[in-house]
Amino acid sequence: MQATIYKSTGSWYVVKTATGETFQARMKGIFKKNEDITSTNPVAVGDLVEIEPEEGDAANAMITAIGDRRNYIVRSSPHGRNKKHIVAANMDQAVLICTLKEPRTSQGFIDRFLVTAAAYHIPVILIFNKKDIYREKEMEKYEELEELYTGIGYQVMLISAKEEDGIEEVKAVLKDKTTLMSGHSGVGKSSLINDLMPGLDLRTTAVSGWSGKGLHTTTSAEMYDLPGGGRLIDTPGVREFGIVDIAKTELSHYFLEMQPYLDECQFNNCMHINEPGCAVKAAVEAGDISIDRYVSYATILETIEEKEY
Ligand SMILES: Nc1nc2c(ncn2[C@@H]2O[C@H](COP(=O)(O)OP(=O)(O)OP(=O)(O)O)[C@@H](O)[C@H]2O)c(=O)[nH]1
Ligand SMILES: [Zn+2]
Repeated sequence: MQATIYKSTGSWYVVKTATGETFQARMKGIFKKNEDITSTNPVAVGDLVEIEPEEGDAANAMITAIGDRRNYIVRSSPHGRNKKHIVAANMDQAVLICTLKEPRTSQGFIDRFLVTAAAYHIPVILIFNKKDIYREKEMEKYEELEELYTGIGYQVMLISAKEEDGIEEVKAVLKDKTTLMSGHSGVGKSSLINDLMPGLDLRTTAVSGWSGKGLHTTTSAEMYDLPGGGRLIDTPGVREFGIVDIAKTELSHYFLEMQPYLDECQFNNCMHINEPGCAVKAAVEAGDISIDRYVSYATILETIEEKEY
């Protein structure tokens, strides 16, 4: 029967069928890995799998096949520079929780996330949390960022998880979708999840009872069914997703507001830095592309190593 991976702890997985049956599952034998990626984990949260319940053990099952992925997101693996760890698969959208205070999310961090998501064709909603502690300075910054990112085409929201302000709007955005949630430590992901799923008490459920060694599983992603329909993938401990498999000349495609200018550059392999006749730079100078976004672009560009083909 078919099931979805809800949690991965390495060698064991929690899977759920369409009818809501949950199993602890393990992989049968060695699977051929997905061919387009060299990953350290063959299956990730969100993957669709085929399972066979084990005879005489109602709670256990074997994973016998893995379905094709619609999309996936990776982080670089601690086990080697060129190895990737799949964080989650088959998402409809991602939310990035940001804060303008305690702690302050940098625009560079936001832009790196947006590039990664765009490269994987995942729409992003930016949720700014901790509205209750914003003063004039932070509100001005929020309005500036809201205008910038909505202008590019992203949805932007302002909430307070603590005061449960804006939670209904968040629920509406998440309804019936599979959403990856990310953000720096301390921005209030757990608080928001607890608002969305009262009674879950995230901290206690993060400790896995059955494996007996669940205390250190907080770095693995986990999926939750939302009461109003839809699913949420929490990615605790994943600070940043890898900008992988992006060529330098491709990066500007993932700065969505640069797209209309790309065909107008004099050189078709223009990297929009020093080239003459660059339409992107002209748009920055004309104020049509934000200078901050351009700085993010140039900064990320420097971190991309040119691959040898
Ligand atoms: N003032 C204010 N504080 C908040 C809000 N949301 C969360 N916090 C506080 O921010 C701190 C971090 O919140 P968490 O929900 O644990 O944040 P997290 O993103 O899950 O952090 P990690 O577990 O480290 O990944 C806690 O002290 C919360 O009480 C908010 O809307 N307003
Ligand atoms: Zn150019």
